[in-house]
Amino acid sequence: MPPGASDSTPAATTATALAAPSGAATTAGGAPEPLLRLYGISKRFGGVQALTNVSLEVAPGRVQGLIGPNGAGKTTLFDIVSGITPPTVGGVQFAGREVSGLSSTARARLGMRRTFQRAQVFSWLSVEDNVLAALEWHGGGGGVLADLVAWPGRRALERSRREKADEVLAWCGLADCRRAAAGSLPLGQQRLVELARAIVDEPRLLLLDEPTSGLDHAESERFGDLIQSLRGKGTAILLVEHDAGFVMRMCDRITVLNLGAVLAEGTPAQIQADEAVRNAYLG
Ligand SMILES: Nc1ncnc2c1ncn2[C@@H]1O[C@H](COP(=O)(O)OP(=O)(O)OP(=O)(O)O)[C@@H](O)[C@H]1O
Repeated sequence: MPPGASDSTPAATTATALAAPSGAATTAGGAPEPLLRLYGISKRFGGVQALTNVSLEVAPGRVQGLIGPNGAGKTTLFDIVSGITPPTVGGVQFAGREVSGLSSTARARLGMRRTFQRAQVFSWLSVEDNVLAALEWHGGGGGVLADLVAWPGRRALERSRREKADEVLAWCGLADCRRAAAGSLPLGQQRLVELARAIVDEPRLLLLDEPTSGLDHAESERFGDLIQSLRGKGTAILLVEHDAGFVMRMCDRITVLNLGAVLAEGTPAQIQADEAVRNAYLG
């Protein structure tokens, strides 16, 4: 279904919204240094050219939209950023280092997190355990013996995990359903559980793949508020979304993909005014 263009004022075009977050490294021109840089990415699946020479950057405290018609290559690009699939040509830099050869897990440890088009939660686990599981890989070391002796350090680690989980559950409005099995919740709350899992470790970069898909207006607005709060904390966000109005409100800049190539890049106002984008996508 073709998305409708928004007539709302793009939040990102205001001077306040475009100010660099405090403490962020900036370029000589005052713009924040990019945290994520994709350069010259092409991807071929057999006879299908999914992406051709795509480059984009996302800075800390910025929301970069990635939009385009079905099949434009958005999910493929997400898969390349998160290390699920390698590019045929080109590469990914994160926090100033080349990460093209790193696994998804290694990239996650550097501070990348991702949500999926179809919300992915551990459906049989409680909401709280879903979030705690996302912190599990920090581990305590020492195995069963250490658990039995319950070293003070281990107790402190466990306490800090629970505090972080409590904080993020409250922040995402999930405190009241923390004991419910995640899979028993409506889709809107499952998406919040997925978000809570993704942000509990305070990632530097968040990749959101169609976060409002299947949500009603109030749920989308609430999700949007959370995105803006994360942005305010300095998180870099790459947002794939079919709801054009939502994208225009959320993003500082937008990259438009069409047939695997960059059709346009600019502020929401520039993208809305771009004739080629209107013809190919916004209608
Ligand atoms: N594993 C694969 N094998 C073969 N072709 C693929 C594979 N993954 C994606 N493609 C093709 O690559 C192109 C880009 O697909 P992709 O899913 O990245 O687009 P998209 O913009 O995310 O689409 P949508 O908005 O529908 O999710 C499409 O032509 C798709 O059929």
